Parts: sequence; structure tokens; C-alpha cells
Amino acid sequence: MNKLTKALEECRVKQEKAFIPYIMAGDGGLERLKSQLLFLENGGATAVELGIPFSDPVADGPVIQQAGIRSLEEGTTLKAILNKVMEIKNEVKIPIILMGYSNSIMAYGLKEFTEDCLRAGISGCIIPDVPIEEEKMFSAIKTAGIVLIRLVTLTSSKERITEITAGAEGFIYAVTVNGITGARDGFGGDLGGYLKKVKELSPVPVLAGFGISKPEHVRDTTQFCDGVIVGSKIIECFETGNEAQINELIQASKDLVQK
Ligand SMILES: O=P(O)(O)OC[C@@H](O)[C@@H](O)c1c[nH]c2ccccc12
Repeated sequence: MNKLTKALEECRVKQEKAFIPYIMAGDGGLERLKSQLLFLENGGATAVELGIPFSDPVADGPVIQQAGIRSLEEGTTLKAILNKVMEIKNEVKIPIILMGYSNSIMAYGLKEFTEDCLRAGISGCIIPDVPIEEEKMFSAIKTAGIVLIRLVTLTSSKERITEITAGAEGFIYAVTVNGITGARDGFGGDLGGYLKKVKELSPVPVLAGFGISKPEHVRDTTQFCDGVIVGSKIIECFETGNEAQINELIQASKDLVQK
């Protein structure tokens, strides 16, 4: 079974919510990657979403854009990221999901990308600018047993959510805001209703992401779904040396909540 799917299944059995932190590969240099991944693994994260820095990141807010710029200035390339993951894969056990825009993968070459991902033990990919209609172009990734994570948004209709969740693998990424990534104080609208709707339709776990930055956000959202993804806040904590706050966020996902 795919390592990510297995980790999510273990959360379900333990009645815990999944917690997936996002970090930008190469932010602070790729030498930092191993210690960051091990810190997150030891803190109890379920998996890690590892960002590929890109010059034109359409969905990224200021914190992630800046992290991407720092990483590019370090000279980080997708090749170097995959080589680094390959090098540390026996020490880092946590499933890794690569997150990047389609251009980076196309430029690398799909076949070579898939082979290198397999060698590096990558469990999943998130390619947010690829709608399901174009997923076929990336089917080599799926065929290799690496899950392609699909996203739904607040503006997706019930019909669209039904199409997206049918045949979904790994988990469904339920975007919780209309906008770009970044910490926010709270969420508008009927977030609970939206997450419940996605959960009802999805055959795989549903994880909420975008704007989650406080333990109460984690608790508020996980009442209605199977876990969370936190990016900007994690990047900020690593940058300011406030790692304790990362552990608090992860712990919030382990507080048992009644569904
Ligand atoms: O940073 P936030 O608001 O906590 O959101 C998670 C997000 O950063 C991460 O999953 C992500 C980074 N870039 C993306 C682009 C599209 C979808 C998701 C992402």
C-alpha cells in the first residue's frame, strides 16, 4: 500500500486527525532539509508536503512566495531536491508529498521525474494548476503508485466535487479560503457545511488547508474532516526559531474531537 495512504489509515484507526505541515524545499539551504523533516516526524506529523520553489507560484501568498525566493536564491533545483530526498530516505521515515506547479515537472521531463520520485521514495504529488481534465498528462506518476492529490475549493459545485472525489487517491485537499495561502485570523462563511459536504462525497480522507495557523483553527476544522495542512505558519515558525509552536499545532490535531 502507498505509504501516505497507509499513514492516513493509521490515523483513522487511532482516531487521530492527520497533520501535514508544508515546508519549502531549500529554504535556508537543502542541508537543512533533513533536520526539518526529522523535527516534524518526531513531533508527530502524519506526512510532509514539500514545496518545489517556482518563479511564478500562482496560489502562494507572501510567506510562501518569500520562502520560494529564498530557496531559489540558494540555487535549489528540483533535481537537487530529489537527490537530497534520495540521500536521506533511510533516515527520514515520514511520507513525503511533493508540491509543485506543472511547469517544473514538464521542464524536468515526466518520465525522469517519475523515476527519480520513485528512487527518492516520494509518496504523493500535489500539482495545483492541473485540473482533473488534464490529469491524464501526468498519469505516469499515478501508474508508478505515487498518489496525485486533488483539490476542491469553496466555489466548487456539488457536481464538481462529485467529479473530483470520484477516483481520488490519498486524500482530498479541501481549500478553506477563496484566495491565496497564508495565515488568517478566522474563516468566513459556512466552513463546517462545506467540509461536511466534501466528506460526504469523498471516498478518501478529507484534509483542510489554507489559512490554518492556530491550535483552535486545527480543532475547529478537524471537527468536520480528517485532518489539516499548515504551510505559512510552519515556515514562519522555522524562520523565527519558534519550533515549540509547531509542536503545539501538531498536538492540536491529536486532541480527540467528536464528529
Ligand atoms: O500556507 P497555508 O495558508 O497554511 O496553506 C497551506 C499551503 O501553504 C500549502 O499546502 C501550499 C503551498 N502552496 C500551495 C499552492 C496550492 C495549494 C497548496 C499550497
